[in-house]
Amino acid sequence: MTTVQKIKEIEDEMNRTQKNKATSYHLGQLKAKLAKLRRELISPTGGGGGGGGLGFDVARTGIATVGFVGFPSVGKSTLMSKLTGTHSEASEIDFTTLTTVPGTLKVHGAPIQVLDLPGIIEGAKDGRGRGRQVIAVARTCHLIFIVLDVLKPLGDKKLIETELEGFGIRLNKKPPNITVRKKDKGGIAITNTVPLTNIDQDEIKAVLSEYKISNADVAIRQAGVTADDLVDVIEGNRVYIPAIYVLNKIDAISIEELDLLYKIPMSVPISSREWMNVDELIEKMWETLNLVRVYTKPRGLAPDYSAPVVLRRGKCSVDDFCNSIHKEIAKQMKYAVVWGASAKHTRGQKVGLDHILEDEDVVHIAKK
Ligand SMILES: Nc1nc2c(ncn2[C@@H]2O[C@H](COP(=O)(O)OP(=O)(O)OP(=O)(O)O)[C@@H](O)[C@H]2O)c(=O)[nH]1
Ligand SMILES: [K+]
Ligand SMILES: [Mg+2]
Repeated sequence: MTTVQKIKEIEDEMNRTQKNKATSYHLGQLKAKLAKLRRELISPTGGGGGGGGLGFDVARTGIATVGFVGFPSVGKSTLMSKLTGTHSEASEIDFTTLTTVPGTLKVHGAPIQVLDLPGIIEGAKDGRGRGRQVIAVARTCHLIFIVLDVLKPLGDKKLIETELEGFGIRLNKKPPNITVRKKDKGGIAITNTVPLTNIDQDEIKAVLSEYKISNADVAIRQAGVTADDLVDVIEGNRVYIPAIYVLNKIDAISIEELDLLYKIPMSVPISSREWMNVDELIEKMWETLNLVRVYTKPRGLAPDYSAPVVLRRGKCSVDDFCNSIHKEIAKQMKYAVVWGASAKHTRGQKVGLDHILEDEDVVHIAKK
């Protein structure tokens, strides 16, 4: 039996099994088994490689990368060409785009890289078409645009999510607040600071046993976590990426139909061909990327608002700011003065290299 067939068999069994107290151990086992088979499929040694591949490795530019994922002919290339000015062939024929086409656009002074990708099909994660290469690229993006055709948005949305999830991508989700600390002895000790509503002790034990973990401290600090979340924590190779659902071709539907679509969370309806509502999409993209712009203030001069230094959240200390200008600057710095949201007072705060900056802060570096 191939890995794909084994996966199918387990999925079928899970669908047949009612979730209740008596079956939770068994279901926990199945979930862990499934995750292990999926890992075989997505790791480069198991079943044909999930990595880059010809034409898929593109140089990364800009401060953040946005990848376009969707079924064929939903309008990914049309959108990419119009957003960036870089031509990517578009036509009514499916699979027009066969490789990664990169472009850039500037949003609020920040250069953002956009990757137009080939269309994927159902079963892509299991090796159909170029889907695995496409999804492997998506795994490395800071934001994914899931581009949907408004004429069939909901069915396609679910299918694409399943493909991405099967490849270890978690959309619009934070890593689950669960820790599993292995020990040499003492068995399994489970502590929870919140009530366990969607997972029980049996399920936890089944998952651990499937991973041959017989001694461990498990701490659950988040309400509503499931056996799948526990599996994710143990597998450890998951990526948590924000996604925006781009509902394209709204020029083809009525206002009433459009009203219904607005209810999909994290979605923006647009028409890439008619350039309708694309500005809202760009704003949503900016907001979701959650970047930090920092303006430099030379001594005795006004800040330079035309060219911000753009940093990513989590990598936005004064040290990061210095390093993104020149690697020598941090060494030469005596102290920095910061004005803006991260500063304690409006007249400016004297700070060191580990001070964390906020969007639109102004920084002056005083040299030794
Ligand atoms: N009505 C309408 N048609 C659109 C819109 N955007 C794109 N199209 C049409 O949809 C078809 C597919 O567009 P592409 O940009 O090639 O789609 P794609 O998703 O890149 O397709 P693949 O590369 O084959 O996966 C073309 O005929 C476009 O003109 C839109 O906003 N409205
Ligand atoms: K096409
Ligand atoms: Mg295309």
